[in-house]
Amino acid sequence: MKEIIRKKMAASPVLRWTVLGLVSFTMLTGYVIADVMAPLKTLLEQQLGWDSSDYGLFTSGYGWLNIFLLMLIFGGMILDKKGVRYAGVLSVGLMIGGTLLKYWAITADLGGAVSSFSIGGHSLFSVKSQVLYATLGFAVFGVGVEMIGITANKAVVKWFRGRSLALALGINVAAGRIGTAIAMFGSLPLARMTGNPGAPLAVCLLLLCIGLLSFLVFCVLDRREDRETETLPGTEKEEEFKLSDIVKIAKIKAFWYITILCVLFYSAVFPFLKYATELMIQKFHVSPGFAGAIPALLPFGNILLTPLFGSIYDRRGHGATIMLIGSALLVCVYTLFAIPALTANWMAVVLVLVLGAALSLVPSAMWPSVTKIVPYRMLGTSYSMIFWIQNWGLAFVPLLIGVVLKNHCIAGTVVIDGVVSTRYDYTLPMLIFAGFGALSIVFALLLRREDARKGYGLEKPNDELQTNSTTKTQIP
Ligand SMILES: NCCCC[C@H](NC(=O)[C@@H](N)CC(=O)O)C(=O)O
Repeated sequence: MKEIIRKKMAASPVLRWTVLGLVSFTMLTGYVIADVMAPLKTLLEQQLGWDSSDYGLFTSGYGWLNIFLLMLIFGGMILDKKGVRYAGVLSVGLMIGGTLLKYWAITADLGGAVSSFSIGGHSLFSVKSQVLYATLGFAVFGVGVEMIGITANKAVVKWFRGRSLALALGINVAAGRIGTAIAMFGSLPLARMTGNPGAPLAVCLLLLCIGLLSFLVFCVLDRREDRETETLPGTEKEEEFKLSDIVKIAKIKAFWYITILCVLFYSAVFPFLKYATELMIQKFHVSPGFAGAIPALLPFGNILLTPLFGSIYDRRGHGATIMLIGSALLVCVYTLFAIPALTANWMAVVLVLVLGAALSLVPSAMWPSVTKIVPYRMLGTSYSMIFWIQNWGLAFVPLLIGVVLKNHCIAGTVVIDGVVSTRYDYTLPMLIFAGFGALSIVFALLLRREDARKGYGLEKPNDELQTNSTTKTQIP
């Protein structure tokens, strides 16, 4: 079966790359919406009367259902049980539903209504109804966008295994980064031009509908390919995903090493971005109008570098070593960020660019490496477990950094744009991020040792897998 799939797909490279384009475009449309409200914080406060805690609640909504109600894990199981087509359409449906609710909440006139929650007559908390509905919408969207992330991974693996897999997964990640860049640069100008904070969301909804169409075209191609494969002689029925497979995944040591490496690594990069603008202003004395542009360089570097490193992994191997180098770069970058005497603007730019290289190295090797550790039929659940644990880090590390800043890093006041603001010393937060990097190195080393013991082939070129299946995992 495995060989037949490979031969068929090898025969149609145009189809394979078309499939990658379709799935990646759908994911891109989701990733735009994930970040589209971030540049609008001030506008929401000015036009809708939100305050920072309203915005904080809204932003945190992204992870609620995924983390606390385990929706991400269920999403992964649905993906393994029902397949990429079903899971993909469901994901986009959830994204559209969630975004519609959010759009309605932001544009409807709710007359300043407040929703209160109480238990046994004791008031727990009150929140503006508009914020509550927008948050619920974002929570539903969060389930859909995380699910499309793992669905895209599995779809790409299905079509590309043994054929430039890491390059394809790298292009898929790059599509996500293009989505982030569009949101970062397009959202605020559009909202300002129209005078309506809901306008970027309306455009995104339209984009998402095109994303749905794109995914439906993928479904047609994927189904046709499945049917043709089924009719080939010697085709056996795929082994189905079982609930007990979760226990099997949990018993794989290398799976845990890669998961812990993932949460540590991503927790050291994405939460940093939430504070990076302020760091640029306060430590590197960049003007407030320009400060956001330096961290915004990060996704741009990734767009080129992630596919490039993926291609190196495909042709030359060294997957675990690539992750090790990416983790080591984190330590260098954050240690340099922590040094109080280094305050030159160019230094900040260089460090962000090196951070971008790290954020290209690790994902380019991490996502394809999972396919060498876990069998294909369990891949959706495995990715969802990794994403779930990663989401805990992404939700709570920014909080940790906020608490550390408030309690240990206040260093007087500073005047920014004529307003007296608290001055923070960012040394400790940067050392915390460097610590995450150091721990990532430990888990990358453990992963490399485990690979040497078990022979997963993480250091071998992915393209070799086409003819030389030395790993323990195979497409059923
Ligand atoms: N097919 C997508 C691969 C994952 C890309 C990865 N995204 C995540 O890990 C998300 N769970 C977290 C997020 O998007 O914030 C990435 O590198 O963006």
